[in-house]
Amino acid sequence: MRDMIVESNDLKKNYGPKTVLNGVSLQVKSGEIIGYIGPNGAGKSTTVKIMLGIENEYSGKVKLFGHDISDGSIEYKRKIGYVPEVAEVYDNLTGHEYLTFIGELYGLDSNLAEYKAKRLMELFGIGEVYHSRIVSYSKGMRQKLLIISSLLHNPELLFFDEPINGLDANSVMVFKEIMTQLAAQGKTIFYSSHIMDVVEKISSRIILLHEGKIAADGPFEELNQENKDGTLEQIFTQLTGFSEHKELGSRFVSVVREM
Ligand SMILES: Nc1ncnc2c1ncn2[C@@H]1O[C@H](COP(=O)(O)OP(=O)(O)OP(=O)(O)O)[C@@H](O)[C@H]1O
Repeated sequence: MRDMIVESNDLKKNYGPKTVLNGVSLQVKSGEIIGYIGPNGAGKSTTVKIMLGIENEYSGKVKLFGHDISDGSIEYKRKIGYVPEVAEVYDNLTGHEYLTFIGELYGLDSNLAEYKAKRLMELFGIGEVYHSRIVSYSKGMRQKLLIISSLLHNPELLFFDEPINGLDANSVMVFKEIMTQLAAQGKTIFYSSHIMDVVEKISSRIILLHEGKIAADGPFEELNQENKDGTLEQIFTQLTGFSEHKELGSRFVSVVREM
């Protein structure tokens, strides 16, 4: 039987009068790749921040590795990797300095951190900027650096929040392969993105968050049962009850044209 790695029970979160999460309960087993999707502002990043202990004001329970995150211990955090949607990176450091620093924070010996940083940057096609300052990196290069920094310590559980923004098509293929291989080795991946075709292809299970609750939870094939040739994009549109894109688009353009 596979271990339960992530569990949330009746998670609720408000920002002022606004209810963002209204009873989110989910369970994720080891080796699963969860595609966590939902409209803008649905609360995906908020869920991830609560699970990571970055956001503390909420009600409900979260267990990671079977361990209640509210009990104050931090040891389990060493087993987690995270790519945030918006990341603060020390721009003045070089890739080498940044990754070695992060690796050491996670307890890696400095030689090992340095070796892994260099090798992973080379393999991800950014080896030539190893000694360049991060401020000079392109968007895709920064994103690759963040992905590498989340993986340096070989974590068991990964939270990826829009990790492939800015990656070119070839790099996305490499990233998908990395995800699949990590999951095959029993790592658990909680992946939030709007890039539906990638979510559809790599997720073993898709969880759709809508209006504060889970509106769908299952493998793509299961969610797609009614519409065999459907795409995840179509399922998303159906389940979120959205059909006004044409009308909204044309109203938008007519306002743009007002002078
Ligand atoms: N610090 C904050 N203060 C006030 N409201 C916030 C804060 N953080 C998030 N929110 C609100 O909570 C809601 C959920 O935000 P969240 O970033 O979790 O959504 P998301 O599903 O990740 O959206 P997106 O797909 O656009 O990234 C939004 O309405 C947002 O405005």
